[in-house]
Amino acid sequence: MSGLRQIATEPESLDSKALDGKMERSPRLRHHTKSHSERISDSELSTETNSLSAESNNENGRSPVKSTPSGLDLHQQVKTKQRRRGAEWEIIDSFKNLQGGDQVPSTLEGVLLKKRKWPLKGWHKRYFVLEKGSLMYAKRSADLARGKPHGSVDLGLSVISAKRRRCRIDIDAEVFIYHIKVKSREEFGQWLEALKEHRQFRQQQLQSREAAQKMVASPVLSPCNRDEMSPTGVGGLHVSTSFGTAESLMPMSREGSLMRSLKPSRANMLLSESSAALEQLNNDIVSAQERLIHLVKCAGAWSHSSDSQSTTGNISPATKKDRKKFVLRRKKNKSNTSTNSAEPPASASMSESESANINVALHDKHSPLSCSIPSLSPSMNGSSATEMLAPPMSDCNMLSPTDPGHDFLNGAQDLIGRITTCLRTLNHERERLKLVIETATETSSISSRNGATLQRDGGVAVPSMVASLRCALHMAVQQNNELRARLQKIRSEAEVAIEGPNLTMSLELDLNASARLGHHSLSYSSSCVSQSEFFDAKEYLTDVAASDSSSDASETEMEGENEAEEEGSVSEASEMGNEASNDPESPEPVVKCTTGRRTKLPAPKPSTEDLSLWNLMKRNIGKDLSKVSMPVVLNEPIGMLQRLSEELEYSELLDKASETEDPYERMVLIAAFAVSAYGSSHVRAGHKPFNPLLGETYECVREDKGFKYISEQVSHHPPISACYASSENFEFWQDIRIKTKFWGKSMEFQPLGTVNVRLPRYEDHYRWNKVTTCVHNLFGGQRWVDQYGDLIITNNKGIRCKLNFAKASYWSSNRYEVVGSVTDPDGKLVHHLFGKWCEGLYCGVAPSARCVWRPGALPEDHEHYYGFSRFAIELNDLEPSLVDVLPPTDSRFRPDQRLLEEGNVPGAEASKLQLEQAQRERRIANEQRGIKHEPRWFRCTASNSVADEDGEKWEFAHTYWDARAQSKFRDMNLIRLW
Ligand SMILES: CC(C)CCC[C@@H](C)[C@H]1CC[C@H]2[C@@H]3CC=C4C[C@@H](O)CC[C@]4(C)[C@H]3CC[C@]12C
Repeated sequence: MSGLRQIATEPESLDSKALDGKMERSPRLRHHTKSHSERISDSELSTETNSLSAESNNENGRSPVKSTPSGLDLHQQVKTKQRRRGAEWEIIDSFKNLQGGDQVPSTLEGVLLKKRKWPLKGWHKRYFVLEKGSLMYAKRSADLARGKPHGSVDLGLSVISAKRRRCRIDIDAEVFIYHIKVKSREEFGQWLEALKEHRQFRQQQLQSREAAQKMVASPVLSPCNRDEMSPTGVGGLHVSTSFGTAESLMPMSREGSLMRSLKPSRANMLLSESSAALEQLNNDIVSAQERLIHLVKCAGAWSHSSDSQSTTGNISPATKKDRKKFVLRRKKNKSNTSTNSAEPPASASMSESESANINVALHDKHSPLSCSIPSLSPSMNGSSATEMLAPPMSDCNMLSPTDPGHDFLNGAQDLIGRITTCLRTLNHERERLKLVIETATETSSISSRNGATLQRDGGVAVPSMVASLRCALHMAVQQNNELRARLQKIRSEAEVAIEGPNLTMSLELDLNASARLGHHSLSYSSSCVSQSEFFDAKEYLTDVAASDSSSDASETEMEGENEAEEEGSVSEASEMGNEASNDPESPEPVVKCTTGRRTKLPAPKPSTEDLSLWNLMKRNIGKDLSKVSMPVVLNEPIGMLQRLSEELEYSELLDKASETEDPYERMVLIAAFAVSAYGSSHVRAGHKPFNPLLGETYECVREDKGFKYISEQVSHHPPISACYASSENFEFWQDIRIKTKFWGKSMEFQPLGTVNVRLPRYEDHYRWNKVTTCVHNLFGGQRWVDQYGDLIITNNKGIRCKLNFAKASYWSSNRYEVVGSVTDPDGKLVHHLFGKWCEGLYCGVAPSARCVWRPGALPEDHEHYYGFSRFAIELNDLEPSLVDVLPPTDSRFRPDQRLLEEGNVPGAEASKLQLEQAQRERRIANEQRGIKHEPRWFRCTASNSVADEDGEKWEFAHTYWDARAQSKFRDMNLIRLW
């Protein structure tokens, strides 16, 4: 590790602790991580020229080439400089031994410089107060005194890094990353020390709370309390089972959080109750076991004495028969413990070894006992246990208190009691676990079942919630009716034509406000129909009323969809019909496949639970992540070239634009298309695409959508992907290079390059930039994606569209929001646009806002399949007809991706390393021979200045499809990548 002073770890007790713990138990992954970190340590450092996907490209670090062509010397120098720069950042350690942090550290306050949030340019003075583990700031100290901070950070959950030389401190607090500068060296030291102290204090606080929470098996805590205990909802206190629903991970947002967090929390509550009960059960079983051993001894004695009795003929034949029965039964049931079937099974001599056996079975957590709880037969009850273990009653009746059998009988009865209790507990737990499973599934299940879900769920913890939801909906229905009536009146009086959904904005907002709690979570997972939908509320609410508040969300969704079609919005589900059927009648959603391609990936995503990403990443703050090889489990089974083709998922918008007369309308559709590129990232924060190898290509021919797409990895350092797509109606091309910044808890991806769309029919040429993507909560359970910045679309007619992607914030509900405007060449506003990049884009203002685009529904089990949409599922499908048509460089032939797709992680890992190594060797060989790699299908034009990162343009050479048509790939001596 060159130079970076390693004094840091992630808040140990929080996010990463569990992962680390698991690492210890997973030698395979430990091995992987080790080899990865070794590779990391070889890698180059750079703070500036980061690129997308942290893949291994440590060629330079390993290159045996000593004398490089002179052109590379400068490059080398720059690298060295960058290396030094990267090395200056120190990460503030979290204290492994959190002792002595319980004393409240003294408060520190003063003026510091804070970098502006967005764009990250310029510094301003702010007044900071560091108190009880949190850092607050405001413009003036008076604001803080009045309890009105502008921002505040929980230091216990943040990653702090510092650069002494520049008196800089960065605090990555999940949603926000604060960049702070201290005026003088002395003050810097003071602040840094204080920050460390406060962080330790806060972490200690969180840790003891966590411990307390574990101890007090949670029934005491209401689900809501639990969530509130963690102000940021992360760091091990908040456990959410829903994948990718970023809202549930947006801790401070109160909007709908109650409803969303309820189920997972309830599941947690049930689970911890269950584990307490199981603990008790274990104790019971242990004592029952002791009892059993005792009993066995008694039985031995008893059997001896009864044998002697029988020899004296004092026992009836019936009793003998019964006793035999008992012995046989025991033999049958405890055959594994009985050594000699001729012997009475329960002899005193078995106790040592057998009790050891029983012990093992009871204490081994993998024993069938602990595993079989859910499958425990409900029919198995106390009486069957009685039958198995107790002597027949006829025997008991005959025993006198002095009989050795008396002891046995007492013991047996006691044992029966104990076992019955255990069974009861087990049955109870089984029910509870069933509930947990239901709760968990319901959280992510499609909304068509939601009415029922709520009802069932309401049985234990949610009735008041359901009642209040019903109440809210009822009120909304009433309000709607009133407003509708008023609107009707106004309409008939004024005869004003009102376009689009005939509701006022205020109603929409009312509706949203009142129904937000329930409605959002009701319909979320199946269709992204959500609070920002502007579908006709009449139908929706009438439906709700008609079904007596137990709304059928699938109908809601259909309403929404029809409406969208009427309104001219484009969505995959509505237009392609490629998703689960919304027919509430059909029990199983029907998967319609209009493309003939596969509808499912071969295997679900592997678990990343054992992976300590933090261990891997902590040494890389400030490094160029393109040089860091990441374990393959962090990948989704497609490459960046394929991921980029997903930007054409909603190409219908371009088709529509090419048929639209009005140039401003066209711009609106182009804007929707630009926003739609981000639609899928919402549920895809967990994995990154594979970094394409230099020379790798990917084509995507979609006859159904009428376009063909081709892309190539044209540069490796920095990684640049170029792509081109064409259809009857449009041309689309872009070259993209992604700068990556790693802040400690989050990673920022800043794509450079321009997206181009040409509509030949109108001679329109549109260009736009990309906004920044940020993956938050990298090391916590669930990562979530934010996208922010301005996306500006211009065209050759002087029409402009500016779209602002809002940065998520704790305090406002603007997360994922996009707001924009279309202006004419004079800068006059023509259209207003608004919506959410993960939910849809609307044009206009209320009451006539219309939906221009919304994402299609995701497959039902998308959480287990990398969050892939149907479009994404199809990308890596190697149809037999394509095998002989595609060039060998096509991503579909890439073995590591294929292996990952099939769920073979070790195979994928090995293959990935091999491919990367081969690439390294190719590069070294090329360097030695002075050969520069020339992309095959794209050419570089207009590179005026290397400093101007956007100076390079990659243009499609228009030779690919001809070569393909003439089956020329085989003779072309294309680069062998695998
Ligand atoms: C550590 C790990 C798992 C991080 C995962 C990062 C993933 C989610 C990041 C890495 C690069 C990102 C991509 C970078 C560029 C673009 C192009 C843009 O037009 C749409 C979004 C898109 C496609 C981003 C989606 C999210 C993305 C794929």
